[in-house]
Amino acid sequence: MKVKVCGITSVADAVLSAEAGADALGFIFAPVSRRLVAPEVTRGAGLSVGPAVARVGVFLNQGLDEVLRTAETARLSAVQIHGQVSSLYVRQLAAYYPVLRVLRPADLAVEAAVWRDHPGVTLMLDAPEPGGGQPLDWDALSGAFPPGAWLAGGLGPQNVAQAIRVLQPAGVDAVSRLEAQPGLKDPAAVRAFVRAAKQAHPQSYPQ
Ligand SMILES: O=C(O)c1ccccc1NCC(=O)[C@H](O)[C@H](O)COP(=O)(O)O
Repeated sequence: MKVKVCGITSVADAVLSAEAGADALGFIFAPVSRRLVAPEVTRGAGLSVGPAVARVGVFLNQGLDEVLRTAETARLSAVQIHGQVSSLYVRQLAAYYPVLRVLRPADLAVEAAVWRDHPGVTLMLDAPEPGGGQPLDWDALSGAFPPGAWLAGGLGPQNVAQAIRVLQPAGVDAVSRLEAQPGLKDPAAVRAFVRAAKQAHPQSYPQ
């Protein structure tokens, strides 16, 4: 089970999350976000946690040039793409970086088939409002959840094990429920989230 802690805005929160056992850190470059971070801070955070921890840049309806330039400056290892973008755009990005392509449940029927077996593109299912802390209806999604996809949307220490049991995602991602305030991590929540997700590996829940 891979675990991504999103909305990192400081070197201190990057180190905290890496020490808690996160596999990936999310850095949000969407200007609408209350967790917006500068590429230079991201770069410093990446140097502080070392190469074993993935640095994922999060983008929402931003141009290809902007994403690639930011990824270079911030020294990202992957990009996460929200919003209404074409499949060509995603394919072009995937030539440079591993892509987490974020879908809403309503997109699933069409988009999951487009990206099935596409190298370099991993799907992530999230709530319609990214970073909004709203859980999806996991039971309604079971059966349609794409193998190998990641899950986000209102996950936290209290509910991540149940989400993993129902949908068996390859990875989980969270932000709202891990914060003391937007852009500032709650250390206890981060540690409890990573621990709960790692202990809840689907293999420990035979169906
Ligand atoms: O979190 C944001 O502010 C945000 C803004 C614009 C685009 C994406 C954003 N977050 C992306 C994430 O990866 C979040 O971790 C994901 O949506 C889950 O958020 P939450 O439901 O709050 O755990």
